[in-house]
Amino acid sequence: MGCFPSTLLEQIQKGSSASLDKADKSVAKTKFLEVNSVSTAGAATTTTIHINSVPRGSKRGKLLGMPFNPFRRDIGRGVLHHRKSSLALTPEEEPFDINRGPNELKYGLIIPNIKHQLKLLLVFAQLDPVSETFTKAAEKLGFEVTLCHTDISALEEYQTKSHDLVIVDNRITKAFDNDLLCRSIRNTRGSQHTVMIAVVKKSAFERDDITITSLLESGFNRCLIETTNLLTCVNEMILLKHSDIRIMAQHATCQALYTALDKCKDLVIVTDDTYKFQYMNTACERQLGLRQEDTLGKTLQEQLVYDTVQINTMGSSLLRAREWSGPMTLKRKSTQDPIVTSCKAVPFSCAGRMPTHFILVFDTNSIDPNMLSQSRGSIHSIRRGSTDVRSVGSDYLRRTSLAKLNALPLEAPITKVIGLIDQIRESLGSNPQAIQLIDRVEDILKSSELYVSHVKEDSKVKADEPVVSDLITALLSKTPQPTLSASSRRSSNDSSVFRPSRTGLIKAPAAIRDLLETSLTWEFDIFKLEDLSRRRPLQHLGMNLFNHFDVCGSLNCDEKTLSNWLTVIEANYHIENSYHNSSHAADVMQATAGFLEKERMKSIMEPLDEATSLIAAAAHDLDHPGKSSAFLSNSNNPLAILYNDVTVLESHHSALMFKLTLGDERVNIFKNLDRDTYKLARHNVIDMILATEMTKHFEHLAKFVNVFCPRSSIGSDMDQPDDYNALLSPENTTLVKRMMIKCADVSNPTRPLRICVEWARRIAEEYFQQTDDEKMRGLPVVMPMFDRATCSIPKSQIGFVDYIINDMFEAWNAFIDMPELLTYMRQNYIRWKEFDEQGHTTLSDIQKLQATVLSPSVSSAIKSD
Ligand SMILES: Nc1ncnc2c1ncn2[C@@H]1O[C@@H]2COP(=O)(O)O[C@H]2[C@H]1O
Repeated sequence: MGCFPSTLLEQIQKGSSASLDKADKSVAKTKFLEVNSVSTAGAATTTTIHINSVPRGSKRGKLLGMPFNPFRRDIGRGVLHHRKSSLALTPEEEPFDINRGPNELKYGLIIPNIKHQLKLLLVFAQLDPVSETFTKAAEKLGFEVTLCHTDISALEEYQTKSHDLVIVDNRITKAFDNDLLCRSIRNTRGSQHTVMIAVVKKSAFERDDITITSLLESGFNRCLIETTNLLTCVNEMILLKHSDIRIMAQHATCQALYTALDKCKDLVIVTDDTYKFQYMNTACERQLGLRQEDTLGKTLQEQLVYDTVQINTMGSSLLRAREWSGPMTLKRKSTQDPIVTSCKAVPFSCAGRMPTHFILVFDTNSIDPNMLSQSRGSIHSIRRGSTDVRSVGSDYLRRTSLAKLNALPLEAPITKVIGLIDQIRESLGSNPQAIQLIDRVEDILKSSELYVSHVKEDSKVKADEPVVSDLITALLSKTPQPTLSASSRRSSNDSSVFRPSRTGLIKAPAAIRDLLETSLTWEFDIFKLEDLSRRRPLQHLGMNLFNHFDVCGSLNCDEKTLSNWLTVIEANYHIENSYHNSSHAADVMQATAGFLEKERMKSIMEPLDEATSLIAAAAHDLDHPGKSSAFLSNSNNPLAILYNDVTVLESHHSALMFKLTLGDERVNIFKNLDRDTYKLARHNVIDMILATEMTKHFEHLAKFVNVFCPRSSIGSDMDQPDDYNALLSPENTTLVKRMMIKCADVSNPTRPLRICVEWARRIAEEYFQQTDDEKMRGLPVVMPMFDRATCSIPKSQIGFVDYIINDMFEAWNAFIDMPELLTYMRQNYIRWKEFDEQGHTTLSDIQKLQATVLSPSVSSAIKSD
């Protein structure tokens, strides 16, 4: 038997219940308390109570008889003012304060209500000193005591009052059947919240007989050794109050919370930290067709969540003890139907800093009402009230196709859009016209070719201007016309071999240097450079621009390698092409550089972006055969075979550029980049080159306009977003880069007139050449109107501006602020109309104009052609 502190002993011996109440607290607060043994406690849990000696003021040892729990979780801001130490970093590290009542808590702590008068049922067959001691001790502690002498009366009492504590005398085994009484009480509803104690003789412990074990198996929580010592008995009851009874009360409170969870509409799941189910509420069982019993111990991934990527995303926050919220796609057990919902996930820690549990709450308001179990599948057909076989059939088809779409493990934006459209359809009621329109919208949206543009059937241009129709259809159409003819293709590799210059970097002649002073102006005369450089403009202009943008620095590469690279790239353009030659590459590079100089671009682009944009521009038409992709497909060209008729030319330009660059260390401008930077550079270059494919023109334009000119409709004055920087995610920056190279690629109608006219002449010449070849080889003629004998070049230019250039440059100007682009474009447009009206339509008409009214520098370029 240990010793109690004298103050407490004195108070107990005085026998006042008021002072005992104080004594209770006093015990709880005792510091330096060394109670080595209260030997009456049973063997089932602790027979000895050690209350360690701890220094004054320490948090440890405040709880008499309670297991010390340094990680007790008092969640929530409301408890912060209870925190005792600034060293305790989280509420979890605070010890539990026994004096803190529920009223002091704002929220978060599950605290049992043990302040009310505890009800004690004493079952003693006869009155003796032991039963008297227990009765006295209970009264002193303020318990409400009921004393019974028979098992029947005890059970009746218990079933009426549901006592918190039942103490049964087990010393006289023949008096009544303790085992039966205990089992009967345990069979009573709610008895799990009752603590049951058996009082046994001291010899029961000493003999190590089976009495103790069988009592515990009957449902007793503990066995206590008989005692007539009031102090010992009081102490035992205090211990019971603050340990077992508190835990029972906590369970009862938890039960209330479980009930609350089961009544709530949202789906609630608790898992352990490996996502194994621990609990799910009724709403969850109902909506997802799962049963708690089936899920316990299984993982979220196995049972519930479609996409492990979503779990990983959530887990990266939870494992860092951070809350997470985001969309989550769940699956219904029976149908495997996906249910998209918004999820809030909270990490919970029972011990330590690391989460031990995850709490997931799924907001039912975020679930498509059609997917909620009570409303599934019926509203639409009931509302329409139609028994028409076709409508039922199409409804069924729509639903099954939607179900298929929904059944995809990944959610695409289109899945959401179609889900929303279905909701709109539901809300339309019986408005057949509106339903027809919405059906049409859904059908269009289900097409995978949303951005592929066709010349409108009702468009006047098609009828009035066949040349425009030809041009636009050829540029935007993906499907080449089939043909059986074969073709031969000139090998481009002849010119790909790099022959290093012995003299190193060649200094450009003064005239070229002077001209390159203007290399960043929009009026730069590319044809003069073509002339001065003996048709090697890319080498000179390229080096000038690379230096201006410090591409050497960005790629960590020497000037010689850059120069070599330009040499090889330029050599792989076909000098015989009238349009797609290295002058066009240099022109696109020059336009790109002009765009990069603008403030908006400077604020967006990293040095590596600038370098890769210039590289992409220089190489974007590498080894262009002077024929379109459709021509290559129609003629079974090896490139078309290699690339399956898809993005044939652009794929080739990009692939060849990397082949040439990586194939020779002397030209490998990427050789000093680390793996990740190279990967990024390569991605940038490929993405930009592929963006120049005209069949994707409207896709790129629409995506750009959607983000950067959101309130505008194409063709109207562009509204600018208030804050461009907020829009600049990596994805949106990619849209800008694509738009930049696209605009540079077809910027020729926005250049000063004489330059614009020369490019128009060159592209017309190349088109004519293709038509000639197609006719000669018996291939389908891709653009029959581009016949040198009959074609109206001004009309083709007017159509090109109307359909391709105008909207794109309006959007681009709204973004980059280069009004000169629109000024030149509009002036040129008027001049083309004039030329058309004046009858200057054919190639030779245009050449005559160039020789007379247009600049002499252009005329000299024509002569050397
Ligand atoms: N002035 C123009 N008139 C007609 N078509 C053009 C003009 N400029 C460029 N193009 C076309 O636009 C296409 C853009 O991609 P490509 O350089 O592959 O091929 C280009 C030509 O086919």
